[in-house]
Amino acid sequence: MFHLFSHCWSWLQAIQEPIRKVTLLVLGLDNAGKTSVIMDIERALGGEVLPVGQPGQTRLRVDRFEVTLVDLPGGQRSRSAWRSHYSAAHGLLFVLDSSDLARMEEARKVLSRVLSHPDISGKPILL
Ligand SMILES: Nc1nc2c(ncn2[C@@H]2O[C@H](COP(=O)(O)OP(=O)(O)OP(=O)(O)O)[C@@H](O)[C@H]2O)c(=O)[nH]1
Ligand SMILES: [Mg+2]
Repeated sequence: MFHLFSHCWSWLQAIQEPIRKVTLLVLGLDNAGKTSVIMDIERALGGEVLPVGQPGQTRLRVDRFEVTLVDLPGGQRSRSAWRSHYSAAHGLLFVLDSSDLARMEEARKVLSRVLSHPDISGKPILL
């Protein structure tokens, strides 16, 4: 009986927790597959996709989190705009095309530059 009350109490506490907003940047070279990965996530989590916010953003409800995925274009000229999103981000998804060996060094340099930025330092990254 104690366990039942204890579980109920934990559950009640959980549903009273506020929804936490999390912003994840989706970065990587042009043609790496960023937009495709986001579309795959949307397909896999169809029921959790929320109405679209701004262009290039996907909003998902995952447990007690409202997750915004920000799809940033990866072309060379677009990369300088990435840093304006760093401070608002809680984490990064860096998409790497593992079959594109010719661009592996370029991807390494780009990732290294991203990780050296002070607004990214210490934040979680999924490669
Ligand atoms: N074979 C294969 N092709 C893929 C895969 N993922 C993406 N593509 C193709 O690669 C191309 C580029 O994919 P995108 O998802 O548009 O790449 P992106 O990283 O968003 O590119 P930018 O928006 O230009 O920075 C598209 O033609 C996709 O169909 C994959 O897993 N396998
Ligand atoms: Mg794209």
